[in-house]
Amino acid sequence: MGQRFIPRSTFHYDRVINWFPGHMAKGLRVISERLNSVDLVVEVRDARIPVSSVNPNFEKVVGKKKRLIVYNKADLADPTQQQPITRALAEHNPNTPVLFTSCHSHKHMRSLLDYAAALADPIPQVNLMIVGMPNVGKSSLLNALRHVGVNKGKAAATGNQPGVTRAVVGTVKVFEHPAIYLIDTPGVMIPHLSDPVRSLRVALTGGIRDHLADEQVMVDYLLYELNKRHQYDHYMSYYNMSEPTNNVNILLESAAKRIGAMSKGGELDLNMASKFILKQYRQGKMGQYTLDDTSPESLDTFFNQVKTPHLELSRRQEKKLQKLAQRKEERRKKD
Ligand SMILES: Nc1nc2c(ncn2[C@@H]2O[C@H](COP(=O)(O)OP(=O)(O)OP(=O)(O)O)[C@@H](O)[C@H]2O)c(=O)[nH]1
Repeated sequence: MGQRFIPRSTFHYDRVINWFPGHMAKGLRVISERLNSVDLVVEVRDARIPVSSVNPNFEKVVGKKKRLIVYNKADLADPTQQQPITRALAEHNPNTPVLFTSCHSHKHMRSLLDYAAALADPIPQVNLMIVGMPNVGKSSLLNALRHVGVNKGKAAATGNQPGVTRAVVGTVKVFEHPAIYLIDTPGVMIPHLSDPVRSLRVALTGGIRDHLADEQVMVDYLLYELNKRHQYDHYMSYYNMSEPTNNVNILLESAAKRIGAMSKGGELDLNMASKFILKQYRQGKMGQYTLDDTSPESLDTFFNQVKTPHLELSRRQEKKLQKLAQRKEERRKKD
């Protein structure tokens, strides 16, 4: 390497990627209607984005119900970040236990079943409802619990794109003694994500359909995150690069050459290269990372905010507030 490489210190992105199709609004309504027959809500979040995968709307809808928070896809996240998250949640939601899981772990599925089974005394049957943002692994969790609990095959469709489950499906038995039943529900996105980088994190981890977010921008953001952690070795060796880069085009061109991604005209196909890199990242082949800031101050600020209605503002209300703040600032400058 020639000169010492300096990673970018910030990532600029001002586009907000919003995705809230009709089936999500309906899903939220049906979740609320069926809550009465549920003993425990299993709220699934993505361990790679422990903050960005929190949907404040669930707080409103299932907040009063007995709840277990499951940070799934823990096999793809940085394990050292589990402790600060658990600590912050113990402070802000002291009555809500937290589990970190991977659907591929028999042991993790057992722990979840054990937790639910313990609720069976004094009730004879335990009804669980899985809720969460799109693509966090709700249907995979249902299938894995059923496999471990009653040794039966897939009951719910899963997919590597969000929005596979589009309606609340029937009840599925996942354990015999005591009887534990589970209801899967469609992933529900936040109607308006006001922080552009947060929306990019949700998209990068697969929570927003890829065609709605620009794939090359997602790779650029991933590159920024990797460089920030000085994790260049994997991409440099995998894509035959002699030095790290802050330039996403250099990474994409190297990747396109490495995988032979060419368009019909013989040019490097950077879109195909982007898709390939995103797939590698999402499969954990580029390492385990937690993308949200998990410093105690940041977690504290976030979990305090979730309790206030501010995060649930509509886009119109938010614009109005922004205008008011702008006017106030202009007046302040004039004075
Ligand atoms: N590595 C890893 N991948 C997982 C895990 N759980 C789910 N996945 C993958 O994540 C993708 C999404 O899983 P789904 O179960 O369809 O997610 P969902 O939350 O039901 O998605 P929606 O239909 O959008 O609500 C699939 O490709 C799964 O194989 C996990 O614990 N670890």
